[in-house]
Amino acid sequence: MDVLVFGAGSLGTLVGALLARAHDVTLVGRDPHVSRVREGGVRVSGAVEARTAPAATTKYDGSAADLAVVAVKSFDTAAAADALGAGSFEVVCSLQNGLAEETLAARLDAPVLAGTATYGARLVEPGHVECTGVGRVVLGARSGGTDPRAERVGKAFRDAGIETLVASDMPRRLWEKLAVNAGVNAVTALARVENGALTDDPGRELARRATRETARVARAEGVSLSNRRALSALDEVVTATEANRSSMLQDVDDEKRTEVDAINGTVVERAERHRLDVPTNRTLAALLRTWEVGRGVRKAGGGSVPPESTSRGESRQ
Ligand SMILES: NC(=O)c1ccc[n+]([C@@H]2O[C@H](COP(=O)([O-])OP(=O)(O)OC[C@H]3O[C@@H](n4cnc5c(N)ncnc54)[C@H](O)[C@@H]3O)[C@@H](O)[C@H]2O)c1
Ligand SMILES: CC(C)(CO)[C@@H](O)C(=O)[O-]
Repeated sequence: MDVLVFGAGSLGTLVGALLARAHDVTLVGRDPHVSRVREGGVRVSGAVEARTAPAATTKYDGSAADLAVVAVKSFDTAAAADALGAGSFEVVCSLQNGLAEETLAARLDAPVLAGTATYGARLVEPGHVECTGVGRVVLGARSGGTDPRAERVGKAFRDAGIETLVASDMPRRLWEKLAVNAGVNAVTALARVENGALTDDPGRELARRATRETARVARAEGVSLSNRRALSALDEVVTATEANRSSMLQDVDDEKRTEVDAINGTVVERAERHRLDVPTNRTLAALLRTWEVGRGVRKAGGGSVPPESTSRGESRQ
């Protein structure tokens, strides 16, 4: 397969480098990472060891590919979709947190699959990504059911040695993941604690409220996700990742913009459509957005501040 990976940061570089074991892969990312990949390929270390040499570019030129994998942070999804609009793909698949596939589908002609990834990835330095945990990619039709394109993409991932499940219940899986992230990410980021702090009150109860609210909104959206199922997923993730610093806490530590809009912000927005009140998610989203504006990584109106003008003057690699 010809695969384009749009968003060669931590996850995109890991997935792209692993896919390059079996396919022709092009990474779309930013310098200095892209230049380093062009010079010496990608080194994967940690839970998976590999060295591969995908092509890499900072500017997608509209070349066609069989598959485009989208792995930008959620606030860059619309821009990624606009760039991908120049190309033609048999299928596009998001591996992002949140409900990014809806943004992609609204902007692209190509069919879009939903996907989630529980692999852990960290860009250590340009050209070098660490796999911090072998997880699983789950992908499938974004409205549920079967889709031969999902089977083909699943096989392509498995052929490259990536643990992959093709699922027919992606809406429930996406909302269940959103319900867990709504409970874990903002609470740990605001309280500056590892996920394990949510095994006890008051963190536990706060996280459970955000998760319960999300499950209620999912049901209003027609997705079958009981409170019980969502809360048990929350408990499982908190226990399995006790020592982890959530992705949102890491963004806060690094003074980077977070994915709060795609997580608690999405819950609030969808709740409004159904005239539901989600006070915990509303408060968590407002607090995180206040932090982002205060740290200068978010404009007061909502947009991203260009990386070069953030307080640390770093690119968002
Ligand atoms: N890192 C993980 O372990 C992990 C695991 C599961 C899910 N995710 C999800 O995957 C998504 C990506 O996360 P990440 O940690 O890899 O983020 P990241 O910030 O490391 O990577 C995103 C990359 O996209 C690049 N990018 C954005 N717009 C671009 C553009 N127009 N052109 C070229 N490059 C562009 C950025 O420079 C950055 O390097 C998020 O939604 C995250 O929640 C991450
Ligand atoms: C599962 C999770 C909450 C574990 O930290 C992860 O999705 C994260 O950090 O975003």
